[in-house]
Amino acid sequence: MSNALLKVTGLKKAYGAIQAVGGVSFEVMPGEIFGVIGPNGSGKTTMFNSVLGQITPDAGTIELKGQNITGLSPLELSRRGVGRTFQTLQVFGKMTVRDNLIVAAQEHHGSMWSRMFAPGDSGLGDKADALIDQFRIRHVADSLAGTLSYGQQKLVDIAMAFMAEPDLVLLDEPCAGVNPSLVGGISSLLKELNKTRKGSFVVIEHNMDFVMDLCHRIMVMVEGKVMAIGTPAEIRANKQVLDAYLGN
Ligand SMILES: Nc1ncnc2c1ncn2[C@@H]1O[C@H](COP(=O)(O)OP(=O)(O)OP(=O)(O)O)[C@@H](O)[C@H]1O
Repeated sequence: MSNALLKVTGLKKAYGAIQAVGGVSFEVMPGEIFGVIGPNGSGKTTMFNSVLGQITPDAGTIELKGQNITGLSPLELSRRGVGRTFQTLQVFGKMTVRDNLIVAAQEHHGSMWSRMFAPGDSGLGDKADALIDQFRIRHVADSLAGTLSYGQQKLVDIAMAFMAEPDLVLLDEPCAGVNPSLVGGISSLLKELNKTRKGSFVVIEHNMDFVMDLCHRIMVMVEGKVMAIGTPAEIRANKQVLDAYLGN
């Protein structure tokens, strides 16, 4: 049996005549940062959303620590330790940064009734403060999230995914729209979370410098299929990948 954290086998999803994902298989190992790259429309987001229970795949299985999780709802997946960030920000602009973090984790804490009678911050304040410090956003912790720069809101968005103490986080374009001066900061932060919280990540990203520097292994998708999986050095040297994608 494989000791993979995430194992995706034969995943397929079509939209009418478009085969968005056409039989994708890969494994993510515990503690691994796994990148997913490929041209626009190559099926990365569809693959992500299938793994995350947001859409139902036509075929294939998804296993987490050896257990079949295919078709589970996003909430059930988050309870099992799978978190995500989206291409677009999910922060509540009219709530403080700290409250955004607390609300992000509340869904994972018991039933509606136990949450209603729990303390105001459901005992999650300490956890939020630890992440606020780790993400170096203490100076804006009490500011309304909507007043922050886009890059800072992106940090809050990523921190929210970590409130549930996930084993695996899927990040959809964490650098999209972020000022280049902040990109290095996001990379260092993810490396730090990978070390200190033993977080495993799957990262979709178009910023090649970021992916090559951050990821242990990278999967290249082209037209819904896996073209290659390898270390950044292997991917950079792969002629087929250079011709289809990186060389452009
Ligand atoms: N809801 C949908 N309805 C119809 N077609 C869709 C839908 N979602 C995706 N597609 C199509 O499926 C294919 C794969 O799209 P997908 O968004 O997964 O690619 P991607 O690699 O994530 O692209 P990008 O890098 O631009 O985000 C594309 O041809 C897209 O137009």
